[in-house]
Amino acid sequence: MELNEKGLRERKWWTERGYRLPEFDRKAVREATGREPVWVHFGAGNIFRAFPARAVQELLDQGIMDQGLVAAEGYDTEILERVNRPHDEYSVLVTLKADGTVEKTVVGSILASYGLGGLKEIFTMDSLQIASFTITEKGYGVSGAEEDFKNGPDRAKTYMGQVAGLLYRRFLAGRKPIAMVSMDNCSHNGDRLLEAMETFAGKWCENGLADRGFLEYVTDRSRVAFPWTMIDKITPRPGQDVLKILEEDGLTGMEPVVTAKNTYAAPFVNAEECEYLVIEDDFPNGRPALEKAGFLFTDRETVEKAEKMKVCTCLNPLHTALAVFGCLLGYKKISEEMKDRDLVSLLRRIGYEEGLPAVTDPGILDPREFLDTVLTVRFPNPFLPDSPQRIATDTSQKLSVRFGETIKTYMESPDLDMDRLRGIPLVLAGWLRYRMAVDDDGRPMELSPDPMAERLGRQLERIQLGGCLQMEHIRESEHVLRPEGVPGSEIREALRPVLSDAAIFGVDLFKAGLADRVTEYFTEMAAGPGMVRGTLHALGKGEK
Ligand SMILES: NC(=O)c1ccc[n+]([C@@H]2O[C@H](COP(=O)([O-])OP(=O)(O)OC[C@H]3O[C@@H](n4cnc5c(N)ncnc54)[C@H](O)[C@@H]3O)[C@@H](O)[C@H]2O)c1
Ligand SMILES: O=P(O)(O)OC[C@@H](O)[C@@H](O)[C@H](O)[C@H](O)CO
Repeated sequence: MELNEKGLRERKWWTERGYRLPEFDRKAVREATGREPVWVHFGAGNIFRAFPARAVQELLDQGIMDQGLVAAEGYDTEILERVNRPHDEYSVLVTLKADGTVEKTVVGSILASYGLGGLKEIFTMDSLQIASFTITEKGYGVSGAEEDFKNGPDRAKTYMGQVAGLLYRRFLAGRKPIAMVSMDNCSHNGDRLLEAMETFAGKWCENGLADRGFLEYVTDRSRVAFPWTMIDKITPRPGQDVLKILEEDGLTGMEPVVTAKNTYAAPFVNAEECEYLVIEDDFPNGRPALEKAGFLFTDRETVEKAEKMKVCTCLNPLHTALAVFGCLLGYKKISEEMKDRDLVSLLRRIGYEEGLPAVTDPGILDPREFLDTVLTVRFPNPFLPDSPQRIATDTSQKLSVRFGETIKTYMESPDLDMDRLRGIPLVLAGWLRYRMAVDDDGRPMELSPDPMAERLGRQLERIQLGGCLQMEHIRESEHVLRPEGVPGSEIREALRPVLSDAAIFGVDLFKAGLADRVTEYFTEMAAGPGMVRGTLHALGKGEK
């Protein structure tokens, strides 16, 4: 059986095998979506299919919404060519519950997909209420946009430049209102998107390439809002065991692809059951009744607290700890790491002892309960094919949010003692050790992609496993220095360009008073094979 319009005409085949099917009239919804589109989503990746698309399907099924989703892909259009189009925009969501049961849902709420150039008309339409984004943390960057600033809205080439160009069309069409909703794991994600739009609008107005009122429009919250959000649902890359379930049902053509841009995509997505979407309720052109699909609408302050709780404390920092140490220790699955006492002890330390005291209770979700569930139900879920390698992707972009915010809180609060921090500096040191691309057995290790890879490679090239600082004169004689042979200060100086980079850590670690501790842990873990495990174990026993 194939997943497409034709295959889905045989509803009985699917229902007999336990699939939930769309209940709405897809033809009518496609027409309505073409006529009066309401919601365009940028970033046709896994989380989009697993969460917003499924939620919209629920509302279409209940007749609460009449229009579905338009998917936009401006970074990796191979996803559309190889996954969306061959399956008429359908995908299968496989929910992997912690009790081992599986729920299979055919999601048909995406009705069309376009590259960014295909959205020009849609952005002028009165009906458009939401443009949402899951384009990863690095998607919001404006560096390298100098040409766009000179060329103007119609000829922009960067991702954010093209989005700003679409917004300019909406402005020219009558300053129409819209909510631009970032759903990425960045702190104050709405502001990241606003800053990018403001930069383009400012430059274009300044260079006489856009009408003067454009900047005013972009920054007028009653016209263009950038609500903050907190999104949570662990959605790993498509897994082989899940593919097997679908193939055993008799489905064909479901194999995952890895695109040239390294996106892991498939006509199916696999995700956990647990999900939260907390959104600031700021939608100048109105919005669907998404609360009926469980979205939590609230004020900005509450979103900020919920996001700090999840992204900066109770989930994502722990994920990054499992990512760097999991790769170093040779793990391929997050749930396996949760059987490792040293790792669980590190997570408990970062979560309960170091993170929680810096968190403000958002009220709508209890931080301690949330953390308990992450550690006892969600991460250990053996059915979820999540890997440290997925989470290690782009770590340089994540550390400032996942750890920097907590460090800042410690710096600012008279009640919090920076000297108590052990687990957080160990993860930062672990990441530097990870960047050496050698695992804890001393074997070369492939690193996950990272936009700063090249620069970090250059900055860290003088340090090699064995704890040795590869000084010019030693390199020649091929001598290996034992760690005790290298003064800590030399290692620290070699690490200085990275440790002091607030763009990576959110703060200059020297100013935060953590540079020495990170150096100490790093030096120990780089002293030779087995030392990552040794250092972790010592921390777990309270010897660090
Ligand atoms: N997967 C999860 O568990 C999860 C949960 C909550 C939030 N998120 C957020 O969603 C983001 C995407 O996750 P996913 O699982 O869909 O990943 P994915 O790899 O399946 O998809 C990534 C999407 O981002 C786009 N993208 C990548 N780099 C880009 C760039 N430089 N500019 C513009 N677009 C770019 C890709 O084309 C693709 O559409 C994450 O980075 C995170 O911020 C993910
Ligand atoms: O999606 P990223 O790359 O920002 O981060 C990797 C994971 O930590 C993340 O996807 C979590 O699974 C997610 O944030 C859970 O809600």
